[in-house]
Order: sequence, then structure tokens, then C-alpha cells
Amino acid sequence: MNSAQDWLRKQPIATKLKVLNLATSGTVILLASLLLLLAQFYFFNRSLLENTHSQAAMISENVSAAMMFTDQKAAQEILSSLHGTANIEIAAIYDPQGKLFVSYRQDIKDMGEHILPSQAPQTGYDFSLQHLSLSQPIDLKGKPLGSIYIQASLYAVYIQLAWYSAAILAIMAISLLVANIILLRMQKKITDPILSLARTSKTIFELGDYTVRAHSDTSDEIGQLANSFNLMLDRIQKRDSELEAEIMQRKRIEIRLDRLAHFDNVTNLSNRHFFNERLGSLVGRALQFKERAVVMFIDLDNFKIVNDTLGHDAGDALLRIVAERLSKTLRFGDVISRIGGDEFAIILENVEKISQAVKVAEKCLSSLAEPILIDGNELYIGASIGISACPDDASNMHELLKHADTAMYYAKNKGKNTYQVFLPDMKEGAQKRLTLESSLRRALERQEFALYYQPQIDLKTRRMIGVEALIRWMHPELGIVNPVEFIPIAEENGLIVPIGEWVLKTACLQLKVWHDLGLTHLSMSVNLSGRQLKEDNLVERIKQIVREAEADPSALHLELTESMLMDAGTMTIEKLEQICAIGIQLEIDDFGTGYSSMSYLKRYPITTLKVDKSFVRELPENTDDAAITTAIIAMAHSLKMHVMAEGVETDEQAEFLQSNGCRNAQGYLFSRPVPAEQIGKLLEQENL
Ligand SMILES: Nc1nc2c(ncn2[C@@H]2O[C@H](COP(=O)(O)O[C@H]3[C@@H](O)[C@H](n4cnc5c(=O)[nH]c(N)nc54)O[C@@H]3COP(=O)(O)O)[C@@H](O)[C@H]2O)c(=O)[nH]1
Repeated sequence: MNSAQDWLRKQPIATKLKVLNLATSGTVILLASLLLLLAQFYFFNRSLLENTHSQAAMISENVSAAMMFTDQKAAQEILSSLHGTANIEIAAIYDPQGKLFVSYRQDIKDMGEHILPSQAPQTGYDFSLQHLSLSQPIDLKGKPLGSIYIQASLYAVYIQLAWYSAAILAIMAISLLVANIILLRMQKKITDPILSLARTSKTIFELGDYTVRAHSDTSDEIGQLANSFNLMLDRIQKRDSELEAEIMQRKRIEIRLDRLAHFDNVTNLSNRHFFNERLGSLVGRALQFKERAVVMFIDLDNFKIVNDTLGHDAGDALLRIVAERLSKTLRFGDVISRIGGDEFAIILENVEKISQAVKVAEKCLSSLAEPILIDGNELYIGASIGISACPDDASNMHELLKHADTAMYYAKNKGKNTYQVFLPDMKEGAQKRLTLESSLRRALERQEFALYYQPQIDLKTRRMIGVEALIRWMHPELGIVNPVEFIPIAEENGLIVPIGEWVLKTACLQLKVWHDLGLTHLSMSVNLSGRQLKEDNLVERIKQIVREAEADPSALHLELTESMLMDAGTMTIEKLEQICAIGIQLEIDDFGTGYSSMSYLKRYPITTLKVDKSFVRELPENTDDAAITTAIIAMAHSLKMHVMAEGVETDEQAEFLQSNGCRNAQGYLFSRPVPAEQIGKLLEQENL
């Protein structure tokens, strides 16, 4: 039973329906046939009973006279008339005492079963499987004369029933056939759409093609199922395409993010992130295979000035050209990245000798030496390059980067537009910078700063007209620390603001002292840093310091650099105008090294241009410097400004400057920066 159920469970719906049809129609027809047969059997028996009754009644009537007269012979003859009746097997007549009077037996060979009762049986009838036994009384006008017993065979009934069964079987078979043909047709109408649905879903599953649709021309539940299936497919297809679009979008975003994470938008070079990743693996490789990897840090000189004067678009264009030029100097496989605003870095792999890296650095510098044309402006951009190698200088990536940075810092200090290979004792320098940074924070409160003053001379009279205040750090362990070493650090960490205030205050107090001594012709130049200029309360602080020191503001000169003016926004211009309103004069320091333009010089209330010492150093031999210097002097005059030459060390320089219209100068020729007391001695010597 279970195995039949298992078998059925595994069959397709069509087979299940066929089995169901057959079982249902077969069972119904069989049941109906059985009921019919039973009914028929019953009717046949009834009919036999009635016939036997009639015959018994007829014999009873005929035999009553013979019984009355105990005429056995006549009774026998009457009973023998049953001879023509095939189904009567035995008949007997009993006298009123129940004794057998006469009997009749059909001539049947096997008489074993036809036993005649010796005593009259009780009246009534009884059906056995083979016979009908019937006994009923014989009387005449109410007087009992005996009884009659008849035993009829059921054989004829069975024969009839057999025929009847055969007929029913035939009808049943035909009905079953017809019913199944009809059911099969109807079933096909039901199963075909289901099969089609199953086939469609299989195709979709196998091909992954959600454009396939189920077809159904019915509007019944299967038709509705097919419609729902198609609607579901529509939705899946829509969601699929949305998902596909979303995945594509995500992929695009991922690629963009990856690009953003690894590439620089402006130059299209890789960025710091990529550089660090690459350097990490190349250093690992260099250490493993005992090869040399070189890192070069390139910092552009004067980039900020270009950005500030010509705008960010010009700055970006400049960076692109620089990136292009630097890339062209490299071999295939070398890595170049933009790692910061104006910082580039290069990795050279498998370098045999450091001299090869030096050559690359020289090529980089000469590629940048060519003027760059942006928006009609011819720009000259230099670079400072620091070179460090692994495993020579460093045993890991971080050390290598630190050393390349230190070397670059040295290159910058050497005078820009040059390269520097890292040297082991530079480690000490870098360490010193760290030490300086931490002790700088305590230097003010420990009163470790001092001001030195460098005389400024009238070239014609050779008399002192003023001084420039220059800070010195009297470090308890390192000795006198030059401002070149600590001012940039102070600018970076913001300490320049309190330090600058201290300088201004000390210089103003000293100015007041000298003026009180009658040296009222002396002016005092004080350097102002870019960071100080950005302070909101700068003007208030200057006013307060000058007021508290009771210094003459008209004798106070503040030195600014060209780049500070380039940075200046409206707020700065206002501040400078307010400073001028106090009576303080403004000077431009290191003039000629930045990107000066006549327009901004006219815009600010500048009184003096200080020619940078780099143009003075090779005067008068260097014709370029001579031309630049004379041009600056002429320009200052045309703008009604004073000119002060810096770094004058020789009489020839002083003469050249004087003969070309420069009235004032400062430099070692006249005096180095000295403590205040010595200025007094110098003034005394002047009067001798
Ligand atoms: N914001 C501030 N900056 C300051 C302050 N004090 C100094 N500085 C700046 O530090 C830089 C270095 O200054 P210093 O080492 O004092 O050098 C000055 C002179 O010693 C040097 N100089 C003067 N004459 C000559 C010379 O004939 N030859 C030669 N090789 N060097 C000479 O020049 C420096 C002065 O330069 P400048 O300021 O441009 O006039 C320097 O940039 C200072 O500005 C400070 O208090 N605040």
C-alpha cells in the first residue's frame, strides 16, 4: 500500500489524474453493477418463489380429492405432472399425520443432495445456495388434508444471473472506456496549461532568461495562475534589470572611489595613498632581493605664490604641466605620485648606484627649469628634491620616507631649486628639529630669546639711519639658535604669534630708549610673519604695544614679504591701512624673490622695497643681478618708494648700489646683527 502511494507520489499530475479517473469511475461502475446484480438476484428468487407457490397451489387443488379418498395412485399421477417443470427437483405430499403419502423426483443422476424429508416439514419456504424449499398445507374447504413439499433448483436463477452479469460487465467495460476517454480529454485541458507552466519555469531556471512567458488561453484558476506567474516574471525581470543597473552603478562608484582613493584628480598621477601602498611592497621586495629602492621627495618652490596671484585654476594647470614634465623624465616602471599640494614623490626601483638617482633628480630639475606658460604668464618654477635609498639609509618604508623628507628640507635650506641626497648625520638635524620644537614652547617663559639689531645705513653719508630687529634664541644647551632654524617651526605651530609680539614689544621699548637718548633719527624695522598678519586683533595689539612702550610709530617699520601680500584678502588690506593710519611704515622684505606685480605694489601703502640679498651677492659682476637690481631701484622710484639693499658685504656692492640710485643698505659690510649695547658703540664711532 505504502509502495503504491510512493509510486503515485512520484508520478506526474497527468498520471495521477488518470489513476484517479480509473479508480473513481471503476469503483462507481463496479458498485453500481454489484447493486444491480444483487437486486436482480433478489428478483429472480422472488419470481422462482412465486412460480413454486403457484405450482404448489395448483397441485394442492388437484390432489385434494385424491387425498380425501386416500387415493395414492391418483395423487401420484397428479404429482408426476411436474415432470415437465425443469427446475422442480423433488415434490412430496404428506397425509394429515405428516407421513409421506406420495413423492416425485426429477430424473437426476446425482440425487445425493435431494433428500426427501420423511416427515412433513413445517410450512414456509427456505432458500439455500442451491435450492428453494417450500412447504404449504393442502385443505379442502377448510378441512386439512395434508401438506405439499416442493424443492426447486436455483440453477436456472444462477444461469440467468450469469448472463446478466456478463451483460453488466460488458456495459461496465464500455462505460469505463467511454468515461475515461471523456475524462482524459477533460484532464488534458487541465493538465496541458500546468505542464506548459512547468516547462516554462524549467526553461527560465535552466536558461536564467526572465523574458520567457507562460501561455494560457483559459480564464480558470490555471489561467489565473499563468497570469500571476507572468506578472511575477514581469516583476522579477524589472527587479533584475533594476538590480543589474544598481550593480553597474555600484561598480562605477567603486571604480570612481578606487580612483579617488588612489589617484589625484588634478594631475592624473597616483596619490599619497597609492604611493604608500606601492612603496610598502617595493621596499619589501628591495629588502628581500637585496636591491636598492630610491625615494625622491619633490617640493615645488614658489608654487603658493602662483596659486595666490594667478588663482587656483592656474595653480592646477601648473601642477599638470609639472606632473607631465616629471613623468617624462622617468623610465617605465618608476612610480610618480602627487602626495600633497605642491609635493611630488618618485620611487625608483632596482637602482644600482645612487648616482643614477642623482641623474634623475638633475633631469627633473632641468625639466622644470624651462619656463611654464599659463594664461600668457611665463612662470619659472623650481623644486627642492630630497633623495633617500633603501636599504642604504633605511630598513623600512617609514624611515625611508622620513629621510627623503629630511633631505628635501635640507635641499630647501640650501637655497631651493636643488637636490640633496640623504646623509646619515642629517638624522641628527631632524632630531634637532624635534628637540627645538619641544623646547621652543618653553623658550618664551624662560626668557631665552634676545633681540639683535643690524644697522641700516645711508649709503651717501655712511651713517646709521635705523636698525632691523632680528631675533636670537639663546638655547641653554644648543647655544645661539639661528631664526632660520626655529622661525619656520614657530610659524607651523603658531608660536610665532606670541614670539612676534615679544619681538615687537622689545623692539619698541629699545626704540623708545634710543629716542630718549636723543637718537631720534633711528628707525626700527621689525619682521612680521604671515601668521601674525592673519590674527584678527593684530592692529589692536600693535597699537597697544606701541602705546605701552611709548614708541614713536612713525619710526617703526614693519617688514612683510611679497607672498604675505599675495595672500592678502580685503581684511588684510584693511589691517595694513589701519597700521599705516597709526603712522607705521610698511616695507617689502626680500623683494624680487616672489611674484611681484606693479598692481599690488600700488594697492598697498608700502614705503620701502628691500632688495633681496641674493641679487646683491654677485654684484656688480653678475650682469643679470645688476639688471634686476637697477630695475627694482627704478621701479621703486617710479612708485615713490624708498629702496634698501640687503646683504651688502663689499664696497663694490655698496658703490654699485649707490651709483644706481639706491640710498640705503644693510649688510655685514657695515655690521652684523649685534646686541643693543653695541649699536650705541657703533653710533659713537660714527661721531668720531
Ligand atoms: N618673523 C620674524 N622673522 C625673523 C625675525 N628675526 C629674524 N627673522 C628672519 O629670520 C631669517 C634669518 O634671519 P637672520 O639669521 O637674523 O639673518 C638676517 C641677517 O643676519 C642676514 N644678513 C644681514 N646682512 C647680511 C649679509 O651681508 N650677508 C648675509 N649672508 N646675510 C646677511 O639676513 C637676515 C635678515 O634678512 P631679512 O629679514 O630678509 O632682512 C630672516 O628671514 C629674517 O627675516 C623675527 O623677529 N621675526
